[in-house]
Amino acid sequence: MLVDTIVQKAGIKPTDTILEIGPGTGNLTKKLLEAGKMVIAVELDPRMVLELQRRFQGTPFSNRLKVIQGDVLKTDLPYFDICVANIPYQISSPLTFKLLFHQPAFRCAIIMFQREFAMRLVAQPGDNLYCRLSVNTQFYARVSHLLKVGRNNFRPPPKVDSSVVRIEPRKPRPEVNHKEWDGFIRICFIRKNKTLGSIFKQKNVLSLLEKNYKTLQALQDSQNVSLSGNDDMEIARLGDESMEMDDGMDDDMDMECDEAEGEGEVSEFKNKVISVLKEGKFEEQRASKLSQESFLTLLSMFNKAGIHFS
Ligand SMILES: C[S@@+](CC[C@H](N)C(=O)[O-])C[C@H]1O[C@@H](n2cnc3c(N)ncnc32)[C@H](O)[C@@H]1O
Repeated sequence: MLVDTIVQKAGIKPTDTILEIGPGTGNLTKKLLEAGKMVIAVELDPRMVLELQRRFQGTPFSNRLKVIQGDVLKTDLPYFDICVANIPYQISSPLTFKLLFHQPAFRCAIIMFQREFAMRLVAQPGDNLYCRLSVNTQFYARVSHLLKVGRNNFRPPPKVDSSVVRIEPRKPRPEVNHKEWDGFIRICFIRKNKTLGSIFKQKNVLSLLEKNYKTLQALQDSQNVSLSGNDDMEIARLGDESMEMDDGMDDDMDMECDEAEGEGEVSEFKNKVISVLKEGKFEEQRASKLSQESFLTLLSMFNKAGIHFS
């Protein structure tokens, strides 16, 4: 029943190649093959791989099934049109971002997630679960909640409910420097219910931004390097790990909240930051209620003022 719904919701076309992640013993694989599709199945467990191969060997389907044994996170994925996945929930976030950055972009992915993760993916400004994960995912893809799957659909029932979500990568992909965007969103969501004014007055935030500002200024002064070519520069980001491995659910990060007060250059830089926020009327706004367009506007205003996040 669930398998049929997934096949139906995927909007599969006759010539589509399907990437199936975590096929297990192949119940969905069988449906897809019966429907005439090319299926590439990526499965971690060698016993499941053997079982899959045995199940379809010598059948008319075998030439349309390619099984790759390995960890989907570490596998170079081949071309596919549609992805279907029922995966262990601990890889939800890295898999989502791996798919979002996959090239060439596929048409859509139908994935079962833990309910709360799914609701974060689709949360809108003002929703309780709206977080960095929502903003980042929706920036790169259209995301919709397709159906709820209660824990009692499984034997034995797991501890959590699930949901099936549809992810359609935006085409073309937004032309924003990803590290810059992620660094900026990270700061805005340090405390998603605090005003941006108070977040951007924090000492640690200001000193990080000022460090970037000075690095970029020095490079521009001495080498006349354009900002777009700064990929190799050693500039700082908050919590400098890759977003691909980070679920973006860590709103209200535990950070020092001291406001910067000092004299001289720090307060001069602070004024620069605050004047950008004031000019865009962002000082009293909160990340928890800001739309993607507003985030983009603010980022572009900061960049115009020479303030960068990556
Ligand atoms: C929740 S089971 C789903 C099985 C099957 N799709 C079903 O619906 O009955 C998850 C499957 O993903 C596989 N798996 C777990 N981690 C994986 C990874 N990193 N890469 C590829 N497959 C993985 C497991 O071996 C298992 O077969």
